[in-house]
Amino acid sequence: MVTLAPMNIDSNAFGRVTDALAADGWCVLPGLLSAAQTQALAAECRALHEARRLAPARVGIARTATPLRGDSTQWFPAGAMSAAQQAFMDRLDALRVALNRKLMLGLVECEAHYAVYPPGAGYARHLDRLRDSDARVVSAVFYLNESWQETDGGALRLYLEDGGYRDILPHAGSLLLFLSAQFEHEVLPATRDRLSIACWMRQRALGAAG
Ligand SMILES: O=C(O)CCC(=O)C(=O)O
Ligand SMILES: [Fe+2]
Repeated sequence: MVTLAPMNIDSNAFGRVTDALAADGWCVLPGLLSAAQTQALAAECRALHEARRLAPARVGIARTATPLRGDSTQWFPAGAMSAAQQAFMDRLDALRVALNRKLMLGLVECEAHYAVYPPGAGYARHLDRLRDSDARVVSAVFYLNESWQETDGGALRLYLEDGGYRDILPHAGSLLLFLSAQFEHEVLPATRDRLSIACWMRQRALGAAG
């Protein structure tokens, strides 16, 4: 079973996430935050987008704008996060610690950015491991879209090792987790703005200082 029941904060749900990640390499966790906390993040993301504070995403070492992805992003600023961002990062960090305890993943930090995909934009099939770094171990995407319908499109298509795939809709409050090195995935175009927080739990990269 990979779609978990809404969690009654705390350790039980994290335990089930850990089991699902160990067994399947991915899972969907509803209810990481309260509805009010999720709405605060959605409102902040939308306000930043409307104020044109998100920048077109870049890919790869050259960091050139690319037709591979059509989202605009803004990293959560370390040391200067809003209350809503801090509440989210605190929960994600608690999950990181739980994963370390059970799975010995050696995850040392989380990074996160807001992303907005306008109608028609997607992200072509890819792996989250960057070519020049093995630092990203667990990918996590937290969705911010109220009343999302299947007809809105915008699924995250996760390619499974058996050759099949799963489509995950970006419903507000859902957290999708998967092992970064293992699962290719793509974002299918939507008919409305699609808001999310894309995150990675990182290990100390080979060759990195410290
Ligand atoms: O928004 C999503 O569902 C996934 C985004 C993604 O794949 C990425 O930012 O690397
Ligand atoms: Fe990705």
